[in-house]
Amino acid sequence: MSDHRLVPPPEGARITLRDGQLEVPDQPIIPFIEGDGTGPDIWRASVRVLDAAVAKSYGGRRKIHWLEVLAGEKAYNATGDWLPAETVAACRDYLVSIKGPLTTPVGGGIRSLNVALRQQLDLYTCLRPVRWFKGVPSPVKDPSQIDQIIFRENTEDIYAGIEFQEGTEDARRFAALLQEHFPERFAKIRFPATSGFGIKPVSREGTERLVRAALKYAIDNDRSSVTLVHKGNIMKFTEGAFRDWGYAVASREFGAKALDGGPWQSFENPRTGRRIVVKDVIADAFLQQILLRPGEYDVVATLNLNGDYISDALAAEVGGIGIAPGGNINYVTGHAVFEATHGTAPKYAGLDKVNPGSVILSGELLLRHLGWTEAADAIIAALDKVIASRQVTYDFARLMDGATEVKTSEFGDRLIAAM
Ligand SMILES: NC(=O)C1=CN([C@@H]2O[C@H](COP(=O)(O)OP(=O)(O)OC[C@H]3O[C@@H](n4cnc5c(N)ncnc54)[C@H](OP(=O)(O)O)[C@@H]3O)[C@@H](O)[C@H]2O)C=CC1
Ligand SMILES: O=C(O)CCC(=O)C(=O)O
Ligand SMILES: [Mg+2]
Repeated sequence: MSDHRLVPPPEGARITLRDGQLEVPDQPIIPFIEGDGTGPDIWRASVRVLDAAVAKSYGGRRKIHWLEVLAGEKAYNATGDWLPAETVAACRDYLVSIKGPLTTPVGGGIRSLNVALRQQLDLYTCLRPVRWFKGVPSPVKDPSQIDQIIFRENTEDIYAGIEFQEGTEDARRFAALLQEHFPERFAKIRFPATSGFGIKPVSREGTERLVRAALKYAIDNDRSSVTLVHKGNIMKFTEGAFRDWGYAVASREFGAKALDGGPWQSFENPRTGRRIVVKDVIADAFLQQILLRPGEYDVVATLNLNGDYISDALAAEVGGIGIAPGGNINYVTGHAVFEATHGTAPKYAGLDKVNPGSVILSGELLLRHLGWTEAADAIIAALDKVIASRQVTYDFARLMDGATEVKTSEFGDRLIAAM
């Protein structure tokens, strides 16, 4: 174990928040976490693309000064901690950061570092836009309809990590507490002596801030609808409440009025005059409809677990999670950690093989979040060109006729050349 101290880059300045607005210096310091598994391969390619987009767009006036912070295996090997306090502190102090994927073992071991970071920084929105790039094969009939923006609640739900493992004294005490105080509910547990338990907290505050962010996004980006996706018929007081609180925010804060007697609502976008429909759908029906009629959905606001499933399902319709970006954002404090939707894909680690598109597009979201629109646009334009040229990583190459498979690093080279 070696001592690891954060050494800030010699140049660059902090991004700050003033009156609710980000103040971004021309040379900001941005922390990054390389990530486990394929993370290092992907980051090496991505950082070159992001730097090139900034350099080409601003001719040297703007530049990101990257600050490596550790998490996951690299942190554990260097410090004995999976998520060192100084890493969380750096993401907090520098406001905006980016990360690669981190491993979470199944069934036991450490809890998710990704979830911990979101909870510790209170990054209540997981923003995951899903869009189709021309030429990418898709299982849906008309993939041009895939242009959805997922707002996934990121701090509550079953991801709070309140669980009681079967066979433990904790599980026994929890069952006893239920039996004593809530005997009718306890009686519904089919095998109480051999059950594990999980708790699903969903709050009014947590729902309101997430749905508010989705509605504001729809206004700012002139989108046509916001759909609340839930399983409120079964989980009435968590997912059902999410739906009810969501509609209530829309009517109370945005002036939405019931459509045809409700529960759907609509209101006029104060910026454009276009109507924004606020609607809801039960999660299982939503998952079949995004395959059959994806064009009916635009901005989607949903709970944590639904959002996790929906992100990967929608990504599969535009070529897979290799190209699905994301950002974990607190719109009030300004804290944001951008990251891919996918995980560490460990079987490909070190092979320079996987698609870096998801982290590159997460960087593109980061640049847009900073207001560096020209650099963000340069990345999208380059991706359009390179994907159209069919020089793509294995995941796209196996789906596309006449494609040439390139390595992670080569895909980065192609993007830079296309800018
Ligand atoms: N935010 C985070 O840091 C996340 C971390 N994780 C963690 O990652 C670990 C592995 O999870 P797992 O369920 O295997 O999911 P992964 O997302 O890591 O991988 C699943 C499959 O998705 C495809 N894939 C993933 N990344 C890429 C890429 N960059 N380019 C092309 N294809 C890709 C591969 O498909 P194929 O096999 O078809 O080639 C891969 O086998 C777990 O510990 C999990 O907890 C998971 C999700 C998010
Ligand atoms: O934290 C993890 O390991 C998985 C998280 C995840 O799948 C996601 O955020 O999409
Ligand atoms: Mg996921």
